Formats: sequence, structure tokens, C-alpha cells
Amino acid sequence: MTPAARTQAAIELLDSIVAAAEQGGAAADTLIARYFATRRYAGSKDRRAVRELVYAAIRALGERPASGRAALLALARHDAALAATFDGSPHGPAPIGDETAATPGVLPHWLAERFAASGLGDDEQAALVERAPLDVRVNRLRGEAPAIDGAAAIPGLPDALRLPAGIDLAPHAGLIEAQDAGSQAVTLAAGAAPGMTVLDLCAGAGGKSLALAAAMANRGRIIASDVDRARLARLAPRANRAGATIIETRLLDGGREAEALADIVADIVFVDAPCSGSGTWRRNPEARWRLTPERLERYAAMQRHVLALGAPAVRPGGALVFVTCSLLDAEGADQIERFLADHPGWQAEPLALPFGRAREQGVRLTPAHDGTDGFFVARLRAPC
Ligand SMILES: C[S@@+](CC[C@H](N)C(=O)[O-])C[C@H]1O[C@@H](n2cnc3c(N)ncnc32)[C@H](O)[C@@H]1O
Repeated sequence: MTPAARTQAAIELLDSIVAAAEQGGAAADTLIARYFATRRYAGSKDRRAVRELVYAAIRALGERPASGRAALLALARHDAALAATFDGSPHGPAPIGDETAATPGVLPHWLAERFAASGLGDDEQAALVERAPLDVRVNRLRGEAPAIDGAAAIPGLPDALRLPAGIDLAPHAGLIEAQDAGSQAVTLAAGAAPGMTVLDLCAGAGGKSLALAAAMANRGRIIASDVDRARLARLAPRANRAGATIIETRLLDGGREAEALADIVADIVFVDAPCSGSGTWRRNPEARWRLTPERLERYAAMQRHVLALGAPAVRPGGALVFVTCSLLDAEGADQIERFLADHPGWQAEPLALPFGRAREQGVRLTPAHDGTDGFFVARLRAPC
């Protein structure tokens, strides 16, 4: 592909990413994979260059741009080589005329206000869309850490490694799980130990269920539940590879979850609640173009729902651990304040984690402060 054709491809991809953000369509990575699946003429260097251009534009623009062309014009203003590819050649974009480029920024205006109100200023906001490192968890149920060139330990997390970008993890399936250091740290907050009964209420495909099983040395019982059949179905083969035999899955029927959970008396109920994912935007920065105040309120309502579902399954004196990968108080501290107001006798407990800072009754990890994905976690003790 010529440089101009690469620019045109990035424009087309950004058009579809903008439309998907508006209409709740697929993620940018999926759209990029689909685009190239039908364009076999694009070599690996072309694909990499187009992908980098697309992500550079996504990271540079806080507000959703009007079009892919407006997005790339914003980059071209400060990049003469890119501007030169708008040359009108057969597969390239039309020359730059008198037109409006998108406005650079980190976040949509309304979200910048919500972050500021949640105690996160400009530096914290900027770090939300920087590139994320590749962190993994060594699954001690399968053995010791393999020797990998460039692997670095992460202080405070004995099972974590930070790896150089682009490492192929497939040869280490079962022994190494891709898992951000922040995700590992909040799972430690559960305090899961061998012999316990743990309900992982929103288990998804089981990333944290596997970490809980390792923390429990594969002794005890983990019930991994979720309302999403497809996600939960991915857990069993992963657990198999990881040697985590104590995990049983339980598919929940949305709206009738309480009935399906009625028999459970758990030492720990771990609620990794559905959320905006604002703490993980380093990995999918276009997600900030999707969020609206209405969607945020829907997530907050789901969090209230799953917290209320989890509480009755905690044994007297047991713990309810609430986690979101979000930095917004609406999806963190505010949820805990409300839960405690509605559930007399419950108490938030102090947490000793290798990362994070106290935020009201919980702990918050941020990309700027901790170098991890962003999380909120709180541990609530049930009355005896
Ligand atoms: C943040 S994700 C969980 C990620 C997962 N724990 C992991 O570590 O990979 C939130 C999950 O909550 C699930 N969920 C949403 N509403 C739920 C409900 N009412 N009951 C149980 N799970 C629910 C979603 O399907 C989604 O898989």
C-alpha cells in the first residue's frame, strides 16, 4: 500500500469506529480485524502502520469526531508527512481543503467534569489513554514462572510479571494468564484462602475466578456465576488448562438470579460488577466515545443490583468484595456509601493492597498513580 492508501484505510476504519461508538457496535480491534480480513493485499507492515494511525487518532481525540477524515486532519495539522499523504492519488484521500479538523483532547467534556468531581485532575485524565503494559499472572497451580526475556517482577505482587510488548503467550497457556497488575491486586483484596467457599458473582470468562482458585491453592469451592452464557462458557476450558478444579459454573437467569443463588452460604462474595470500564480505556480508548450519562446511570443501576444480589449469599461475619474497573465515584465510592446506608450492620474494612489510595470507604488504583489499569475496590464485612 502507498502511504496515501494507508491514510485512506485509516479514515475508513475510523468512520466505522465512530459509527460503532455511536450505535453500540463492535470494538475498534474487532473492526480492524474484520477490515483486513477482506483486504488480503495489505501486508503486515501496512496493517501495523494503519492500526497505529487509527489508534493515534483515537488517543488524540477526547470528543467523538464527526468523521474519520476530521480525525486524521487533526493529526495532520502537526504532522507534515501525514498531511502530504492527502494527495488525491487513486487510492488516497482528497487534498486538504478548507475543512474542519476534530479538536484534540483527552475526554469528552462531560466526562472530564465527572472525573474532576471524582478527584482526578488533568494528569490522571491524560494517563487514561496512554499505552498499557502487558502484565501476566503466573499460575502457581501449574508451576513456576518460565524464563522470558525482558520479564520484570512487579513489587508487591509475587505472581505478577510485566512483559515486553508483543510476546506470544500461547506456548504458556495455563501457566501464564494475561492479567493486569491492578486486576491481580484487587483480586487479592478478596482475602480468599484455602478451604473457603467463594461466590464469584459476575465471573464472566473467569479471569478473576482463576486468580481466586490459585490464591486458594485449589482447595475449597468457587461458584462462578454470570448472566452471560457465552462468557461463562469460556471459563471451563480455561479452568481446565489452569488446573483449577474447584471452580463450578452457574448460569443465572437475568431477573431471577436470587432464586438460583438461594442455596449459597459463602465466606466471600466477590462482585466484579459490570461498569463503564473507564479504568481500562488504555486498552480500548474508543470506549470513551461510547459512554453517555444515560449509559453510566445504567451501569450504576446494575452495580446496585448485583451488590444487593450478593449480600444475602454472604455468611454471617463473611465479606462482600465490590470491584469495578472504573475511576468514577458513581461506580465506586458512591455505591458503597449507598449500600452501607441500605444495609445496617455492615462495615467497610481497611484494605492493605500493594497499590492504590484510599477513596472514601474503598481503595482506588489509577494508571497515573499506580501504573495499572484503574480500579475501585471495597471490602464489606457482614454482621455476625
Ligand atoms: C466486569 S465483568 C466481569 C469480568 C470477570 N470477573 C473477569 O475477571 O474476567 C462483569 C460481568 O457481570 C456480568 N453481569 C451483569 N449483570 C449481572 C447479573 N445481574 N448477575 C450476574 N452477573 C452479571 C456480565 O455479564 C459481565 O460478565
